[in-house]
Amino acid sequence: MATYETIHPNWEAPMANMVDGYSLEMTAKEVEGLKEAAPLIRPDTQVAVTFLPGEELAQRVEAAVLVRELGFEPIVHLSARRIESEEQLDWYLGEITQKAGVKRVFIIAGDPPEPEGPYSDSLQIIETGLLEKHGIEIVGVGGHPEGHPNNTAEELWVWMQKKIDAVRAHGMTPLVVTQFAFDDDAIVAWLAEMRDRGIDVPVRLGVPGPAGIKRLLGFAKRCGVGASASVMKKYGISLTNLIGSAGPDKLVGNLEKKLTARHGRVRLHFYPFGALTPCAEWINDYHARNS
Ligand SMILES: NC(=O)C1=CN([C@@H]2O[C@H](COP(=O)(O)OP(=O)(O)OC[C@H]3O[C@@H](n4cnc5c(N)ncnc54)[C@H](O)[C@@H]3O)[C@@H](O)[C@H]2O)C=CC1
Ligand SMILES: Nc1nc(=O)c2c([nH]1)NC[C@@H]1CN(c3ccc(C(=O)N[C@@H](CCC(=O)O)C(=O)O)cc3)CN21
Repeated sequence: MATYETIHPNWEAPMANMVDGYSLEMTAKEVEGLKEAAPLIRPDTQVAVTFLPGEELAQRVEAAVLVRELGFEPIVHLSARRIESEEQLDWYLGEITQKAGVKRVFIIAGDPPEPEGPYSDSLQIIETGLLEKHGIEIVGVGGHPEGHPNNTAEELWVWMQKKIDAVRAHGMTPLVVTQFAFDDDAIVAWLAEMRDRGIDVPVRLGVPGPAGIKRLLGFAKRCGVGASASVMKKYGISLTNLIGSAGPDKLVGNLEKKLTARHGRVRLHFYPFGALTPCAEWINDYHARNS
C-alpha cells in the first residue's frame, strides 16, 4: 500500500516554508495556460485536473496527459454527482491511468442538487471498487473548514471518517484537500478539531491564488465560502474598494505562523482560478522571500 511519502516525498520532513510541496489545479480547458506556466513550476509538482461543467471527458484526459508530459504529477478530480454512469467512470479511469499514468484522484460530491447519474456522494465512488481496479493508489477527499450548506459540522466529520475508512478498506491511501478559505483562524481551528478527533491523515489546505478582487468574491459566493468584511480585511481586501487584485500573502504568512506540531502533516493546495502563471509566480516569490 502506498505510504504518506508517496503522497508527497517530504510529508515527514519539516517544511522549508509554507509553500514547500504545494499542489495546484487547472481546469481541463487550461492546456495553453499550463504550458505557459510550466517553466515556473517545480518538476514533480502535483497538478490537479478539475471536473467542472462545460468540459468534455476527452479534454480532461488530454489535460492529464499534458500534466504528465510536462513532468508534473497528475491528480484527477472526480465529481460524483456529475458522473453519468458506472461505464463512464470505468472508461474515464481506464483512459487516465493508461494514457497519463494517473495514480491519484480527488473525489468530491459536486454542486448539482440532483445527481446526473448513479452517484450522489463521494463514498459511493470509493465503494465501486473501480479505483483500485485501475491501479489508483492515493485518494483525496474534501474538507470543509467553514462548513457546508447541506451538512452540519458534526455530519461532515462523520462523512470524512467514513471516506477515510473506505479508502483504506479498498487498499489505498487517504488524504484530505480543503475547500479554499480566506480566514486563517477558521482553517487553523478546524485543523485542530480534526486532530483532536484523532483523524491523522495528511491535509492539503486550500488557498486562493492571486486574482482580481471581484473575481475572488464571485468565486467565494458561488462556492459558499465565507468572505465577510472582517475576514477580507484580515486577508488584505477592503470591501469598499474592489478595484485591483489580491494575493494570499497574509493568509499564507498567518498559516505559517499559527500552525504547530499539533496540527499534523499539512501542505498547501492552490486554487489559481484560471490564472496559473500569476499563481506560480506568487508561489516562487513567497519561496524566495522566505528561504
Ligand atoms: N473542496 C472543493 O474543492 C470543492 C467543494 N465542493 C462542494 O463540496 C460539497 C461536498 O462534497 P463532499 O465533501 O465530497 O461530500 P460527500 O460526497 O462526502 O457527501 C456528504 C453528504 O453531503 C451530501 N451532499 C454533498 N453534496 C451535496 C449537494 N450538492 N447537494 C445536496 N447534498 C449534498 C451527500 O449526499 C452526503 O449526504 C460539494 O457538493 C460541493 O458543493 C465542490 C467542488 C469543489
Ligand atoms: N462548491 C464548490 N463548487 C465548485 O465548483 C468549486 C468549489 N466549491 N471550490 C473551488 C473549485 C474550483 N473551481 C473553479 C471553477 C472555475 C474555474 C475557472 O477557471 N473557470 C474559467 C472558465 C472555465 C474553464 O476554464 O473551464 C473562468 O474563466 O471562470 C476555476 C476553478 C470550482 N470549484
